Amino acid sequence: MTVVITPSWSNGVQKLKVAPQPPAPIPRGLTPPVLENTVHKTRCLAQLRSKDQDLEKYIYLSQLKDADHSMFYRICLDHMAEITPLIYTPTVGDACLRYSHIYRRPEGLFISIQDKGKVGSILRNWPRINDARIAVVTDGSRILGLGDLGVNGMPISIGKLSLYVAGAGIRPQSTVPICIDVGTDNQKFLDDPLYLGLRQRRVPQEEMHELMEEFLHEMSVVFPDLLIQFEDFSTDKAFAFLSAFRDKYPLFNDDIQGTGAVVLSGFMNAAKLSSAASGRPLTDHRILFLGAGSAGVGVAQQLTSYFKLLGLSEEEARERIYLVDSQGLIYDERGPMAEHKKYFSRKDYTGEPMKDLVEIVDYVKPTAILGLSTIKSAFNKAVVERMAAHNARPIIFPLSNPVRLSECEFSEAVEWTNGKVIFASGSPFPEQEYEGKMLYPGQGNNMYVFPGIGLGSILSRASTITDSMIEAASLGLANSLTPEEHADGLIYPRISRIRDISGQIALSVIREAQKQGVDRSTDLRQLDDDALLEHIKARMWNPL
Ligand SMILES: NC(=O)C1=CN([C@@H]2O[C@H](COP(=O)(O)OP(=O)(O)OC[C@H]3O[C@@H](n4cnc5c(N)ncnc54)[C@H](O)[C@@H]3O)[C@@H](O)[C@H]2O)C=CC1
Ligand SMILES: CC(=O)C(=O)O
Ligand SMILES: [Mg+2]
Repeated sequence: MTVVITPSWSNGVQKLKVAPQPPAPIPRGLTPPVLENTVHKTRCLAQLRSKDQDLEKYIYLSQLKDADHSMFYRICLDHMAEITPLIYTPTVGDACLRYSHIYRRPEGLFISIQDKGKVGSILRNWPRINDARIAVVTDGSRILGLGDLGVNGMPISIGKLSLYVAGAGIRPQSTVPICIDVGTDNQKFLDDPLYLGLRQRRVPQEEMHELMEEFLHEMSVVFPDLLIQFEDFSTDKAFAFLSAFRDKYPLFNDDIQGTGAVVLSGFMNAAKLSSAASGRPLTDHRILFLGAGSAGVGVAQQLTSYFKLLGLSEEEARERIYLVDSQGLIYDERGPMAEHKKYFSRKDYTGEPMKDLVEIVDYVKPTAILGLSTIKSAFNKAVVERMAAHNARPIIFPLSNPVRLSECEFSEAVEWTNGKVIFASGSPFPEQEYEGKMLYPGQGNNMYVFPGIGLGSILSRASTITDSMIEAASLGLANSLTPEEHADGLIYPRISRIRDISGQIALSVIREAQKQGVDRSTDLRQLDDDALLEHIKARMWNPL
């Protein structure tokens, strides 16, 4: 089924025309005589691969999605490892930076602060209201590690939703990319004549909060079956909006909760490999975070579950986690700090501020160092070598996106640890051969879990997304590796199996929703696991 959105312009007002669904068959003579699907796929791939620049490939794929979305998703599914970096991180970062220049056509909903008081009427302009099941909403205030990109953040919502379709079989017409425009503090964009957003600085937090209250209320009225994913809100807003609204509406924050789930999962598998090499008990791991924003603190919160699942108390779990921000090690005596950092602030350190990462590594002696700092090369040779000195197999996760902000590259980590590193990064790196053996980097990216969390929440019609549903997604992912993937030393499954993985995660999420009594599709409770998995797979949309 192809949905064609044709923009037309009249009196400066942009209208969307929606073609009938499904479209009428194309009359004979209006396509070439031989346009066979398999051959056409080869043609599309050749056209894609002929382009030198990844941004050009992004634009090509975006046009293909518009012209023939079934072909676009067929290519995504059949070539997941090749296509994901083009429609998602790292290339989507460039697409966001350049969005106002490469913009071709409307692909989502834009809600601006000027719509305050009439948000409901804007939402009703969406052409596929009854189909809508999942929205990814950003305000562009912290896109990947690239900072405030204002309305140029829209491609991140679009990219995440493409992965919902490819990765979990959510129907394309059920997805709603949304960008909220409350201005931008990015002076370069404000000065750019082509910038597509409001030409004003961001409104105060209070005004934004009022807009969000109205927006979420109206969303629940206009789209009663919709799940919302908050994406790339700057840290203060990410925490504030999640805690203000999570009990009222079915929503989750991908950067806090999705990232937490995916890293917990990878860490569980990494800790086993590391402990097997060192003989250290699984409970004795110590984790050092560089970066204490929404992602760093979200992951740290989720990683307390790693220790609690092993039987440690909350206090014992907290003691094993250390946070570092731009001021160095976070500890009580350092002075006032943002609310979200307080829980992990150390009480057992009282000296001078400790800022040097090598010094901090020598003080903490972590078994794992995780980067969510946006600081390129922060895990330099000295840091990585100290990690290797303290550990038989150090766990090193440079998780910042896109690639150019990664705290460390896989090739560097392999070289500086003599091939001993257990590695996962936010954006993909190529595999490395070391002393005749192939070593594979993991991709610790929330893309592994949000499609399955979404699918499970949609199918169970969860009224709210609980912490235990997120944890269930994480455990579902950790347990989804095949024996062959374990034998290759992987800590995440291969991305080419994303549909299977999403099915497993959805099953875990639905079961947990049922346990918590937040499922509204209560008929699914009657199904045993095999029947439920079959039900989930049968609901997945497939391209032709
Ligand atoms: N792998 C994944 O799935 C995900 C990765 N991320 C990445 O995590 C990064 C951070 O995201 P947020 O937490 O939302 O951003 P943020 O801007 O709120 O947090 C950045 C943190 O890094 C710290 N920092 C900055 N400069 C530093 C320095 N020189 N030394 C030590 N710490 C420093 C800041 O103090 C802050 O605590 C981004 O690059 C984002 O792309 C975010 C979500 C998911
Ligand atoms: C992956 C992701 O959500 C981020 O970097 O923000
Ligand atoms: Mg994000």
